[in-house]
Amino acid sequence: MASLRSLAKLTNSVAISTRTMASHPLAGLLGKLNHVAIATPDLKKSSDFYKNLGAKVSEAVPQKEHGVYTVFVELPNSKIELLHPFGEKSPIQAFLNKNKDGGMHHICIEVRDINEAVSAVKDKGIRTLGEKPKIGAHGKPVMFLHPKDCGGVLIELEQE
Ligand SMILES: C[C@@H](C(=O)O)C(=O)SCCNC(=O)CCNC(=O)[C@H](O)C(C)(C)COP(=O)(O)OP(=O)(O)OC[C@H]1O[C@@H](n2cnc3c(N)ncnc32)[C@H](O)[C@@H]1OP(=O)(O)O
Ligand SMILES: [Co+2]
Repeated sequence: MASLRSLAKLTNSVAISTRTMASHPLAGLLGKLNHVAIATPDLKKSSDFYKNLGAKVSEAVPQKEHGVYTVFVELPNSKIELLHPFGEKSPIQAFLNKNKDGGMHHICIEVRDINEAVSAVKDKGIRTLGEKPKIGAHGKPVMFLHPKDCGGVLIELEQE
């Protein structure tokens, strides 16, 4: 009897989670992981590291609005963004001064609508870095959230 009841409970919870997944493709505000970014003091060395493992690796592209060069490494389910400073006032320079070998810099999560997402996170007391979204590496609007309000992780939101 007890096991029948737990089977019924399990079936019910599977039904609920299937319904939830079907009607809410986003986990709340958050959609797919777009990329994990790694800051590097040597873009060629980092690019070669992933090429050597057989990955498809893009050319370096200067992102003048963001003060970085980007290289994208394609993975089956996501991307790695390699970052290197561009120009005098790169936002990643202080990070590289502290982390001489480079390291994980931010994660980028897709959202359906950047303006809605920005106002929702602001309502929750999460600081954004900058007032307005900028156009990111994929030609879509992005906004960064302060790492001190996100459990020590710099989060980039990108419109899907
Ligand atoms: C092209 C585009 C795209 O993909 O489309 C991109 O990704 S552009 C990627 C580059 N763009 C960005 O990162 C834009 C947003 N970033 C920023 O505005 C900045 O980098 C900040 C996150 C505010 C950090 O600025 P800065 O390094 O000058 O400040 P700071 O050294 O005083 O750091 C303040 C505190 O935050 C911590 N902190 C700094 N960078 C961090 C990071 N990446 N992850 C986690 N914590 C971090 C520091 O350790 C410090 O903590 P303690 O006080 O405890 O020591
Ligand atoms: Co990024």
